[in-house]
Amino acid sequence: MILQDSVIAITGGGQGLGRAMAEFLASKGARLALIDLMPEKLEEAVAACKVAGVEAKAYVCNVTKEEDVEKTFAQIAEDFGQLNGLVNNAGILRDGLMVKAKDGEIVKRMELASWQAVIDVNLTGVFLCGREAATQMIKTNSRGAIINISSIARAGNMGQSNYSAAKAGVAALATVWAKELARYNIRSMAIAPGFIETDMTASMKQEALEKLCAGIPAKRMGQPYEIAQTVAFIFENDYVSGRVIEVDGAMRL
Ligand SMILES: NC(=O)C1=CN([C@@H]2O[C@H](COP(=O)(O)OP(=O)(O)OC[C@H]3O[C@@H](n4cnc5c(N)ncnc54)[C@H](O)[C@@H]3O)[C@@H](O)[C@H]2O)C=CC1
Ligand SMILES: CC(C)c1ccc(C(=O)O)c(O)c1O
Repeated sequence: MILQDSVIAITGGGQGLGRAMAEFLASKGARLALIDLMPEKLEEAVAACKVAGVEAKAYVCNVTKEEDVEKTFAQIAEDFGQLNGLVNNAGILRDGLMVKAKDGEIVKRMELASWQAVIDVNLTGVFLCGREAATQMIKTNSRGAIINISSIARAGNMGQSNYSAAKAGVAALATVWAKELARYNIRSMAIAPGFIETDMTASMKQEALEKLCAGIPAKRMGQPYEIAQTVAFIFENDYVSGRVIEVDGAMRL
């Protein structure tokens, strides 16, 4: 697929990895539909994409709400007349051990609300956006790809029952959709990043960061543009589908 003039939707496009992807795809001439909960962040991201001379539009939408997602993708198709790709990137963390025993007392450390919040955004949100993107791609006869952002945590990370389950789920969905959607010329892939340098890691103490990087064979965190490059590679290579690309500096949990 040629990115120049293609229309790509990115959830969680207002900041972090989503914004880095948006700016990188804009530099390759793609037209962007950025989806997020935060209107101000969205406007900043849209303005940054427009600097590259491409069309970009903001869509305030909660990816967990079916009606909201349906309206958003219908609007994107109406605004752009086509849809060639989706990056299912919006995600949240609510970490905690499942249970902890201390002084003879067993405490449930991960409450159902934390489990459900992460499943709602990181798994159900990916399903809803994937379904609506596919619907509009088929309706507008647009070939392209759907990319789910997973994580190395999909292998099972301590303190992340909710997050690991969701990230394993979205990796599996990429394979399901690759098989179901190939007949419509739609591919599907997942990317599993390791630790990537973001505002969150920038606020960590130097000592904690050094300890973290010491455990990564590459001895550094990944950069947001390295995930963005992988996104562009997937869109541009028409024979990659149904697999997970790990971008983690060789780190294993
Ligand atoms: N930063 C890292 O080291 C890694 C990140 N990831 C994944 O990459 C993705 C992006 O991560 P970051 O950029 O670090 O996160 P971030 O927290 O900086 O950005 C996430 C964006 O998603 C949006 N969002 C959250 N809930 C939403 C909802 N219900 N509806 C619409 N938008 C919503 C937020 O407003 C925010 O703009 C996530 O899926 C995350 O799990 C995976 C592995 C490592
Ligand atoms: C456990 C993995 C590498 C990880 C680390 C940090 C974040 C984040 O800040 O959002 C993640 O989403 C992760 O998957």
